[in-house]
Amino acid sequence: MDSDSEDETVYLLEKRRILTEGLFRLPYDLIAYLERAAVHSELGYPDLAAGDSYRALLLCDECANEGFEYHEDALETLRLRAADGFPPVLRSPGTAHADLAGGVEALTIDGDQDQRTLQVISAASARCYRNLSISLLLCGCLKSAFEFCSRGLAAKPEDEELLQAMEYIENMAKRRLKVDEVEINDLPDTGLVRREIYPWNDHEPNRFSQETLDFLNGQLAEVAPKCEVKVTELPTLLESASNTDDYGIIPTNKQLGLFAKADIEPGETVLFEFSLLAANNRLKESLCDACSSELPPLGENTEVVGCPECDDIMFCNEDCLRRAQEAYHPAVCDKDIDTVAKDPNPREKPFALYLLLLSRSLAMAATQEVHPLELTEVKYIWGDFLPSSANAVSLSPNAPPPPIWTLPFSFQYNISGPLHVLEKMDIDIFTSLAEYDLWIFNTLYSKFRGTASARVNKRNGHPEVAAVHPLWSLANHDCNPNVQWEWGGRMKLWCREKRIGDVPGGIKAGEEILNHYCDIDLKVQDRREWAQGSLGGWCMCERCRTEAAEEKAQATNGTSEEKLVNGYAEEGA
Ligand SMILES: C[S@@+](CC[C@H](N)C(=O)[O-])C[C@H]1O[C@@H](n2cnc3c(N)ncnc32)[C@H](O)[C@@H]1O
Repeated sequence: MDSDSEDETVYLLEKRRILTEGLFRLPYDLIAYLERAAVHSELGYPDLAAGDSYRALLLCDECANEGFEYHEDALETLRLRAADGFPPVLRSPGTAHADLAGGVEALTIDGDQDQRTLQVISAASARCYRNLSISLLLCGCLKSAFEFCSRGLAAKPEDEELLQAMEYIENMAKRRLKVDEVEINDLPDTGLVRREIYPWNDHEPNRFSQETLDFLNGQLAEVAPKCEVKVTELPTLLESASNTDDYGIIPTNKQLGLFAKADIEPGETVLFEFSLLAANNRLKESLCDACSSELPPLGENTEVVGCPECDDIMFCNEDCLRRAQEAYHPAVCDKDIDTVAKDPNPREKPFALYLLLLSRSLAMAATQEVHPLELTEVKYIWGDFLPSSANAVSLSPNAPPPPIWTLPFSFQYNISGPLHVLEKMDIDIFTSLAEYDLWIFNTLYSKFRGTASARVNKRNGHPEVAAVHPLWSLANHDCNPNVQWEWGGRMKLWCREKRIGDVPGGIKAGEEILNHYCDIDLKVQDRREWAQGSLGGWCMCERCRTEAAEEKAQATNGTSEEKLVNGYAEEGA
C-alpha cells in the first residue's frame, strides 16, 4: 500500500468510527447507516456495506409503516437528519442537490413536512436497493443481488443505477454458470469475503501473551491435567499440491499447540471437555439441547428433563438443564426459536449448522450479558485470519491481482439470518449494534469455521450436530496422530495404543499432542483433500510428505521401466 492509500484508509477508518459512535447515540438513523455503507464500500468491505444497507432498508420500512415497532423513533430521527435539506448520501454521484437517478423525479425539499419525509424515504429505499444489488454482487451472492435489484426496479423502473446493476448481475451470472440464458433459481447465492481481525476489533487478545497462556492453562488444568498450551511454529500451508513436498525447509508461522507436560500412557484419557457452544439441525429430534447427545428412551427411571417454561426442549438431566439456564437458555426460552435453520436442504446444511452455532453464541452473550467476542468459549480460539493488508483491494492501476478472500458468505446466513434470530430473542437490533454488528457475526463465523467439529448422520452422511470445544481445538493435526477423539456429549481425547506402522503409542512429556482432522486410513491424496478445509491448506506433515514422495518415485520408476520395456521391444523388432 502506498502512503496516499494508507492516509486514505486512516481517514476512512476514522470516519467509520465517528459514524458508528453516532449510531450508538441515534440507533434508528437510517441516513447514518447509508453513510457507513458508503465508507465500508470505500474501505473494500462490500459485505459490511450490504449489512448496513439492509439495516437502512429495514428502517425505511419502519418509517413508512405506522404499525411497525420502531416507527416513531425511526421517523423522528429521519426528520432530524433531513431538517436542513436532502441528506448528501441520498444524492447520486455527480448530482448537485437531489437524487435524479433515472431522471424521473426532481425532489422538492420545500414541500410540507409529510410530503418531504415521504420523498426522503423513497430516495433512501432506492439507495438501499442500489447498494444491496452492487454490494451483494461483489460478494458473489447473485441471487440475493438479483432479488434486491428487482425490488428496486419494481419501485423505480427507470432507475439508471439499478438497470446498470441488473446488467452486471446477469453478465456475472452468465460467466459463472457458463450459460447464455440465466434462470433465477440457478443463480449462485454464496461467495467469499474478507476474513480478518477488523482494524477496529479491540476484542481480540494477543494469543501468544503470557496472560493468554496462563488463562488457557488454568482451564486446561481441569479438563486436560497432563497438557499445556504453548506457542509453536507450524508449516505455512499452500492452497493445493505443490512441489514443496521435496523441500527440506518449509516456511512456518507462529500458532498455538497442545503439549504433554507429563508422560501419557497408551489408552489414557488426555482431555475430557464439555461445551455448550453446540447446535444440531434436527427439528424435534431426541437430542439434549445443551450437549447434543442422544437422549435415552423415556422410561420410569429417566433422568431426562424438559424446560418448565417451553415445549419440546429437553435435556439429558438436571445438570444439563442447570448449565443451560446459567449459560444461554433464558435468552431463547419460549421464544419460538427452535425452528430457525432446522431441517435445511442438504446443500445448505453446513451453512445452517454454522448459523445455529452463531445463534447459540448470541444467546450465551445475551444471557451472560457479555459481548459475543468476549465469551470465554470464543475469545481465544483460532480464526484463520489473514492480515487486513493482505485482504485489501488496491485501486492502483499497477496493482497485483486482487486477493482471494476466504470467509464463506451469504445474505441469508450472514445478514438476515442472525438479525432474525436476534428479533426472535426480543433484542432490538438497532440499539444493540455494539454487540451485534455484522463484523461481529463475521468474526464469530471465522472462528467457528476454524475450530468446530461436526457429527454426521450415519444414515445419510450429512452433518447434523456441530460444536466448538475451545480447548480441544488447540491441538494441531498430524496424519500420524498420537491421540484419538470421540464426541458424544463430551469431547474425549485419548492416547492411541498404536501409531501408524504398528508403532506402540504413548506420549512423552514435552511432546506435542497430535490430533487428526481427517480419516487417517485414507491414502495421502485423499487425506490431504479431506483435511484441506480445516487445515486451510495442503497437509505438509511428515507422513504426507514421505508418502507423497514415495508415490512420486513409484510413478517415475514405473514410467522409466515402461520406457525400457518399450526400448527393448523396439530393439528386438
Ligand atoms: C483447530 S486450529 C489448531 C490450533 C491452532 N494452531 C491455534 O493456534 O489455536 C486449526 C489450525 O491450526 C493450523 N494447523 C493445525 N495443524 C497443522 C499442521 N499439521 N500444519 C500446519 N498448520 C496446522 C492450521 O492453521 C489450522 O487452520
